[in-house]
Amino acid sequence: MSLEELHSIFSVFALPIFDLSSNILRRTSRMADWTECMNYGIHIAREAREVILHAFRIKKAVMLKSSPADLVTETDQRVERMLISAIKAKYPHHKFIGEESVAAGEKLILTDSPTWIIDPIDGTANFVHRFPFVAISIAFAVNKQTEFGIVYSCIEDKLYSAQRGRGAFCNDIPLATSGQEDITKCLLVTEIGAERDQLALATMTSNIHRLLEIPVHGIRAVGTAAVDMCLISTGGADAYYHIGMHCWDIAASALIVSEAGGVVIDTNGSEFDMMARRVIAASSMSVARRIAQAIQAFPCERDDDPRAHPQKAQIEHSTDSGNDVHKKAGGHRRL
Ligand SMILES: O=P([O-])([O-])O[C@@H]1[C@H](O)[C@H](O)[C@@H](O)[C@H](O)[C@H]1O
Ligand SMILES: [Mg+2]
Ligand SMILES: [Mg+2]
Repeated sequence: MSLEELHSIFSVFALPIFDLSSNILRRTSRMADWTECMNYGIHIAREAREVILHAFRIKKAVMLKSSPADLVTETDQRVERMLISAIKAKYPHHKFIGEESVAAGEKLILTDSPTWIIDPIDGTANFVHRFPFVAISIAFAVNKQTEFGIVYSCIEDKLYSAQRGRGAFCNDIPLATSGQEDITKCLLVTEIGAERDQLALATMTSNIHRLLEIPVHGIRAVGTAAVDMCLISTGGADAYYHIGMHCWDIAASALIVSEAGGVVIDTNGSEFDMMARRVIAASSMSVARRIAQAIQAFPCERDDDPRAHPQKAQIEHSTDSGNDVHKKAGGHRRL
C-alpha cells in the first residue's frame, strides 16, 4: 500500500476518532465539577474561623511587612499552614498561592493546575485592633479560571461562596447586586491599603476627591478587600475599587460579585486580571466604566512579576489594647 493510500485511510478514519476523543476530553474538562473541593474548602474555613475567633480576643505579636501599615501575626501564618496542610492531605497534587507563604519566600506562579489561592486573614490590621471585620478568603482556579470562591467574614459569621455558573450565596441565601446604573446614586467602597509612599497617597486621596465630586452618595472602607467586594454582591454597596491589593485578597470575591450579577474590571477599563493589582467591582457596567473614567492608578508590580516580593526587614511588636512594644525580628519578603 502506498503512502498516499495510507494517508487517505488515516484521514477518513483516524481523524474522526482523534476528533471524538479530543471532544470527549474537552467536554469532560467543561463538565469538571469542583463541588467536592468547594465543600471541603468551606469545611476547613469553618475550622480556621475557630482559631481566628479565639486569637481575635487575645494579645498578639505583630510583625511588619512592606510598610508600617502592612501587618502580619502568628495567627495569619498558623491559619495558612492549617488550611494548606488540610488541603494537601486530601488533594496532594493541587498547588497553592498563599499570602504568608509568598511573604516567606515562595514563588507566586499561577499555572493551569488546580490552585488554591489563600488569604488566611484578610483584614489583619482590623484583626490586630479588634475592629470586627476579618475574613478568610479561598479561591480555587483551574486553567487560570476561578472555579469557586469562599469568603468567610469570621466575626459576623457570614459565609459567602460562589461556584462558576451557579450563583453566589451568603449563608446559603442567594445574592444579587443592586443593579444600580446611575453613579450619582451609588454608595462606593474602597480601601486605603498599606502603601504609604507619596505617589500612592496622593493618587488615592485624589481619586476619593474626584468620585465625591461627581457626586456619589458616599465612600466607605471596611478594612478587608474580600468583604468589601462581597458587599457589592449583596447590594449593600454599589461599587468597589482598589489599587494595590493582591490576588489572594480578591480572587474569591471577584467570582462572588460576578455570580451575583455584578461586573469586575480593571481600573483602566480593561478585562479584570487578578495579578494586575487593580480592580473595580460594580453593580453595572455603566457604573464600573464611570469609575474607571474618574480614577487614576499608581504603579504596582504585578503579583506574578518574578522580580516582585524582594526581601525586606521585619519588625515585631506586641499589641494589647493599643499598647505596642516593638522588637526586632528576622528577614521577611516585601509584599
Ligand atoms: O494584608 P491583608 O489584611 O490580608 O489584606 C489587606 C486588606 O484587604 C486591606 O483591606 C487592603 O487595603 C490591603 O490592600 C490588603 O492587602
Ligand atoms: Mg488580604
Ligand atoms: Mg491576609
